[in-house]
Amino acid sequence: MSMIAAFYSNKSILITGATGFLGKVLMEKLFRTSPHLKVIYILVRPKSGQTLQERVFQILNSKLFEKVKEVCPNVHEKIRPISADLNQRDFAISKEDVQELLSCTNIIFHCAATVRFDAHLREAVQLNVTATQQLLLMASQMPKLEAFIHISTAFSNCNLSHIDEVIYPCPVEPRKIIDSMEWLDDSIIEEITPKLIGDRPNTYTYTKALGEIVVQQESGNLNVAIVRPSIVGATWQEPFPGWVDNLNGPSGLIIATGKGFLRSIKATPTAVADVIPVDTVVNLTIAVGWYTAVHRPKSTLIYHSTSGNLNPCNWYKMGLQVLATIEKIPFESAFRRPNADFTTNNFTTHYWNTVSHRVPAIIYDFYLRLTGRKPRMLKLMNRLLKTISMLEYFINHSWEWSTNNTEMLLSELSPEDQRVFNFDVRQLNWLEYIENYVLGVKKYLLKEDLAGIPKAKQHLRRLRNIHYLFNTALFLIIWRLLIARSQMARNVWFFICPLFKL
Ligand SMILES: CCCCCCCCCCCCCCCCCCCCCCCCCCCC(=O)SCCNC(=O)CCNC(=O)[C@H](O)C(C)(C)COP(=O)(O)OP(=O)(O)OC[C@H]1O[C@@H](n2cnc3c(N)ncnc32)[C@H](O)[C@@H]1OP(=O)(O)O
Ligand SMILES: NC(=O)C1=CN([C@@H]2O[C@H](COP(=O)(O)OP(=O)(O)OC[C@H]3O[C@@H](n4cnc5c(N)ncnc54)[C@H](OP(=O)(O)O)[C@@H]3O)[C@@H](O)[C@H]2O)C=CC1
Repeated sequence: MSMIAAFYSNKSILITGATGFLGKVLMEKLFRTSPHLKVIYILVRPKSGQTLQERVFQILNSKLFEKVKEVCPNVHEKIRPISADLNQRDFAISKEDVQELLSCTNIIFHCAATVRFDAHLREAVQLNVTATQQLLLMASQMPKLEAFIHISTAFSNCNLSHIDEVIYPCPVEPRKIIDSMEWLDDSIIEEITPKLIGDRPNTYTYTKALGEIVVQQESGNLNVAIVRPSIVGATWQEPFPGWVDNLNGPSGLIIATGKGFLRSIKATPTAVADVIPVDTVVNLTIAVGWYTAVHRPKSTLIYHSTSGNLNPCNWYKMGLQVLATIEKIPFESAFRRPNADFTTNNFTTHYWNTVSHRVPAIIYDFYLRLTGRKPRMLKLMNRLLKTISMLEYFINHSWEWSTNNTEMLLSELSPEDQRVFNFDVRQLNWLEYIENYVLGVKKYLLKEDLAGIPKAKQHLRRLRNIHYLFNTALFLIIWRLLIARSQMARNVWFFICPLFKL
């Protein structure tokens, strides 16, 4: 029997961000391995016109939760959605719900955050700093609380090349930043944001770093730990390989590549592609909750959930495997034949963005106009290029994260717990993982049936023929224009014509 699974039996657990990518997998794993847990409280806000109940129903009836329903048939009775908005003071939670949370909660997993790189600093501070401070205040009023696990990011200190499992100071105290958000107007905040974030690339990484300092400063006597995942990718093994449900990180770019939109991306091919499967992060997080509650470390421990120093893969290998898998398992209705390459300097990046991205989009929009349809390709391409410009920082730098605490924790686990809550990335086979990732993007993000592969391949053959025809026509048009203007070209033309019987 797993000691960790037994630990969570009869526990009341609070998860923030349970409707997100990481949160869903965390909830699924807890229910599947500890079906006798008492309750999981999840803070949920109404979204996209869905009520709390509709959102929970959608999650419990999703593919991800298929196995849970076998081992925990009454899962819908054990999940307790609580209406909350982290943007609001006190999260806009009702007094009754607050009372229940304060009196019953044993473990908190704080996953909620804004992960947008271009979030306005006010929004990012509210969600990634102030909300963390408020949750810690709530936690300090929970008599039964055994552990508070905060999910940060391995990139919170991405301005450093070597990052240890420690909390680094920020130039400005979080409390001062929180207070200034109360009275500064948006335009002033926008003006000072570059100075505040300094050599960090965006407000996301900056406010995640501030959130860690808030945890350190405001945890009081709480039993707290911090988990720092790197680039969270699709599931490696459980509940099944390849599951992913959003476009963040590599997923969106894999779609853009597979659909033939993305033809080049500025990257350092030899840079470490520090991707970590979401189920690996979740297994570590659950083990951290157990270890923090049972062993009660004297200080706040930081755990890096990264792959680069234990089982490194680089962007070249990842890109090649993405392309090879797409070749075998193409996506449907591609805009162009998938084919992509890395650029390594700004000039070639701008050149290929014009030649391979914007010009084809303009030509396609011209075709849409000719056929009476609304042009949309250039707008889509520009949005994709903006997204890529924000992700490029992370694929043109390499970092080294120490994982002493994570390796210590692994050694503390029994063999059974190491099996059930496996976070040993050394066992990860990258080629197999990336292939399952691309397959998962096709099945779970694009909702494409594998039965459609022959048709998708036929579509790609058609695109290839159109591509050849277009290039041949372009060559002939240019050549004819040359001939009309150049004696040399005419001589060459008349010399080769008989050779090829043109
Ligand atoms: C022989 C030579 C061979 C050479 C080798 C082969 C070369 C192959 C090259 C091709 C390889 C293929 C790809 C391989 C993998 C590359 C992986 C790159 C990984 C990127 C690293 C991620 C870094 C994450 C680090 C930090 C991790 C965290 O801690 S936080 C969680 C992650 N957060 C994010 O990922 C960012 C979240 N997103 C945003 O902040 C916003 O989306 C944005 C600011 C980026 C854009 O916002 P905006 O409002 O403009 O648009 P939005 O509505 O959000 O989206 C616009 C459209 O773009 C789509 N979209 C969204 N995200 C992505 C994405 N990640 N990739 C692509 N597309 C994305 C979105 O759906 C929108 O589309 P429409 O809805 O159709 O308009
Ligand atoms: N994905 C990644 O690559 C990485 C993620 N992380 C960290 O992991 C954690 C989870 O990330 P991930 O699952 O990818 O992110 P998602 O964007 O998928 O999920 C974010 C969660 O936070 C919730 N949330 C956001 N704003 C509010 C709000 N105002 N009120 C209530 N809930 C809110 C969302 O709820 P809703 O569904 O209603 O929007 C969602 O449940 C974050 O802390 C992130 O920093 C760290 C490293 C890498």
